[in-house]
Amino acid sequence: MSHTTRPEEPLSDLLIDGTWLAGEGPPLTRQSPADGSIVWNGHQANTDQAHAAIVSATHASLAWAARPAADRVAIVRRFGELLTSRRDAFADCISQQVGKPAWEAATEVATSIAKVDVSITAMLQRSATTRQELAGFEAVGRYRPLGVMLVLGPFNFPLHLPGGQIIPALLAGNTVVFKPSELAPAIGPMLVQTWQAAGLPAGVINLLQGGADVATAAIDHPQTAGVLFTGSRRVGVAIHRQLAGRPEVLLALEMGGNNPLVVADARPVDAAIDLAIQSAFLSSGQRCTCARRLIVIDSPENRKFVERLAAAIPRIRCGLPDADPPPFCGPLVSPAAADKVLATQETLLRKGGIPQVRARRDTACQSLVSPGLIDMTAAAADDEECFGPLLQLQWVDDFDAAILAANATRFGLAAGLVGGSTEDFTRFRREVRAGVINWNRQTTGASGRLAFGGTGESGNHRPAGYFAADFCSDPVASLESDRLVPPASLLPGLEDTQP
Ligand SMILES: NC(=O)C1=CN([C@@H]2O[C@H](COP(=O)(O)OP(=O)(O)OC[C@H]3O[C@@H](n4cnc5c(N)ncnc54)[C@H](O)[C@@H]3O)[C@@H](O)[C@H]2O)C=CC1
Ligand SMILES: O=C(O)CCC(=O)N[C@@H](CCC(=O)O)C(=O)O
Repeated sequence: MSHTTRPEEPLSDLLIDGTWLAGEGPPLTRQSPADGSIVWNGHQANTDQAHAAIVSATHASLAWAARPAADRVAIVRRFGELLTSRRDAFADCISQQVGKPAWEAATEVATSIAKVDVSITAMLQRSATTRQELAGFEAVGRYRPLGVMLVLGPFNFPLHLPGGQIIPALLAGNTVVFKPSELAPAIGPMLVQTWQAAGLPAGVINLLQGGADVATAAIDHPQTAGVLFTGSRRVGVAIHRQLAGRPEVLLALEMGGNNPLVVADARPVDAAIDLAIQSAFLSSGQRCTCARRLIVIDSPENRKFVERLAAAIPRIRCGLPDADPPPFCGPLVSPAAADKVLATQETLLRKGGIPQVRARRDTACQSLVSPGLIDMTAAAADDEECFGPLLQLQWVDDFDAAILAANATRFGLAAGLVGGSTEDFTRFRREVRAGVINWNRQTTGASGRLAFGGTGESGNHRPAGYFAADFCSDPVASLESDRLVPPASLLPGLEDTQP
């Protein structure tokens, strides 16, 4: 049975104050990473339109914030129902825009639907009003929205990751301006149209299209109260610089990683191979949580594991998103992204890396690159995120060396330990610097029921996931009494102030 209900066609590129408009900036065209066909043809917003979106969200702010929380929850729940009824259309769109295999695009939609309940629970738990009786007063802690939240989405989870910020922002009573990645523009109209259909009033959600210029124009607007960014370290730093001197603007940066997967003991070997593949090559390596460095403690068993992993990697099925049988790895987001991965591989080899399995470009699809494994033990690796299916192997002598190697990064998003004792894992989670630290579990596929964010250069201490509720509202502390009571005694020096 198909779950598809196609939403009506969007009227145009942008949604500002409830009206669909054509973008008045440069053209924005998107080609399918699978076959180069045009999968979006429109225009970016210009600066005036970027500002108009913020102004529209500002005007809608007071009324939306004043609505009872139950109203906002009801609209969010309705959004979840509509997303469910449109799940196939959303999955098709994700797959078409970014090249995700059909099965994986469907899992992204399922996670996005699950985000609704998780976000409601998180808001109720993390932003609940608190009351304490003090002498003659009540101490009340309440939360209030910030105002206009600008959500800048990445390409790799074009629905789920912006959704993980938009839903908590709206629940808390903020209004939103959403700019999807320019590599996945078609998600934007589908998503905001679904919000409209769920009953969101005009101006509460607005849509911009475009890249850096549109984002910087919207960030610049004085009414922008928060910028919720998911993307690369380079761009996150640029936004941080742009906001220098505006500490009142909330900035949540969810950025990249150079994530270690440490193998202490790869037994059972089949499980360890599957865990390593799912850590490094899920989404063709295009997850911020993907393991980039496989740090293996030298032992005869672990040598067998690496041999078998190297034999398994070329057998990973790679192919076009809707191929039958389905591929594990689909195309990268663009031929340029594939170029970057292959160029990184060349750099690693020049630096002394020894290929165990070479990543190779598909002869028919320019964006499709098969996974690679390079032994960097005797080479000097750069501490850079390679956003694709390339895993760097490093042999170490013992657990101490493994922890040192794991921490040899300025990033700190995800880390994993395979095997080892409870004491080993206790030490690992205490000493390894990362925000997501797993044991005998792949580094990818973080739980939405936990905080999701990185330390070091992966973030700015504003984790998303379950904790996204925290950056969507400000606490307000009130000492309250419904009666004005004369003082029981006067402080020294005030004796003559009473009539
Ligand atoms: N920590 C996390 O939760 C996650 C991090 N990522 C990271 O995202 C990256 C991949 O996503 P991409 O879309 O390639 O990231 P990106 O940094 O290229 O773009 C992200 C967004 O920023 C916008 N942007 C580009 N230049 C800008 C500027 N100067 N000012 C403001 N906004 C600008 C883009 O248009 C896009 O909407 C990887 O580094 C990955 O690790 C991806 C998913 C999750
Ligand atoms: O917010 C959540 O629900 C949890 C975060 C999450 O879904 N993370 C995914 C994708 C993030 C990425 O790597 O791009 C994951 O851990 O695989």
